[in-house]
Amino acid sequence: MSSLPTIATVIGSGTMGPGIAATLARAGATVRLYDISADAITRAEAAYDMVRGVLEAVDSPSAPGGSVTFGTDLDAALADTELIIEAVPEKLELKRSVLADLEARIGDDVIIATNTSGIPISTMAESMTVPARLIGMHWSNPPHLIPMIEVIPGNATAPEHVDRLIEIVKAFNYVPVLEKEIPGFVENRVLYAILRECMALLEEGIVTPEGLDACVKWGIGYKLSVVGPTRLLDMAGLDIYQAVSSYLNKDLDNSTDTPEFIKDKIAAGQLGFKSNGGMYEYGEGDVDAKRKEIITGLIAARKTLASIPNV
Ligand SMILES: NC(=O)c1ccc[n+]([C@@H]2O[C@H](COP(=O)([O-])OP(=O)(O)OC[C@H]3O[C@@H](n4cnc5c(N)ncnc54)[C@H](O)[C@@H]3O)[C@@H](O)[C@H]2O)c1
Ligand SMILES: Cc1ncc(CO)c(C(=O)O)c1O
Repeated sequence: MSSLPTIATVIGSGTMGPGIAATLARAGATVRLYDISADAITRAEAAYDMVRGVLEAVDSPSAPGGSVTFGTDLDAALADTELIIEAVPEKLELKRSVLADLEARIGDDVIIATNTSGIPISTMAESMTVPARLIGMHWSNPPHLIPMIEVIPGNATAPEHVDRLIEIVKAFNYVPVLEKEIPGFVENRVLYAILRECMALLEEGIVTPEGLDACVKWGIGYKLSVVGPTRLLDMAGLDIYQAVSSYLNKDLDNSTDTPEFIKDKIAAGQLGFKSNGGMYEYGEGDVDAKRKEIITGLIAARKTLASIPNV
């Protein structure tokens, strides 16, 4: 018997919503994908078709009968739902407003899981009628391929909802990681520590962007995809870690703001794929080609990693 919710609702059908909905549906859930914008829903229907194609390449559905419907009628999206996943833009006041609107339309037993990238759950819950129902459920992009979800209770989250969400994540064959609340949560704190050092190395001209990507991808990226950082210390030797950290830690970048060269790029409208230029420049068709290469690579890596021992 699957412990997946029979009915789940995803609020926000942008970058993350369609992949989240598809992942739940592939495990047999009836998913309603809601957005305030009809245009966003139209885009989401196209995104969902693409995501389904990607998931077909990864593995077969883990349970029959799942489905995703799309709409801008909130009451219809919430009818009889057991789990709401909030995926609206990363703005605290907007999330608070959406939470209030949801709470006015649902029973006290319905869990709301927020996909926030790092806003403290306790902060978001402060304004809620039933703060016990809110829990962090941080998916990574692309959500239909990265099979790890951070589960972050706030200080008011009901323990039974923590247990239930972990059960749900396992029911669609993802890896739940239970964490204490900290700004940015675990994954983004590690990622942003890495990105801070990477940006400093670029800013100082120590390495080119291509060299940096090759170094991280084929060095620590490759190794950490198989051996986690804690196991890596045993592999390398804690004595080596002490010897190197004793002089290196003090020399690492400790900037507290976004690098100026990044701010300059943003000011010039260079945002990355979404503007055909950012850290790299992209000609006609290059972004679509690069996106396809990334998805193909993630599928191949996921299949390989799923086939080897969890060391
Ligand atoms: N993009 C990522 O890589 C990523 C990864 C993990 C987590 N997140 C987090 O997930 C959340 C969503 O991020 P995203 O990248 O999908 O955002 P997005 O901007 O791509 O999509 C947000 C969607 O929410 C809709 N929306 C706005 N106001 C709404 C409202 N009041 N009610 C319903 N829908 C509304 C918008 O129309 C849009 O379609 C954010 O908290 C973000 O930090 C993003
Ligand atoms: C740069 C960056 N920032 C935030 C997130 C998710 O919260 C991601 C991601 O890939 O999921 C990211 O790459």
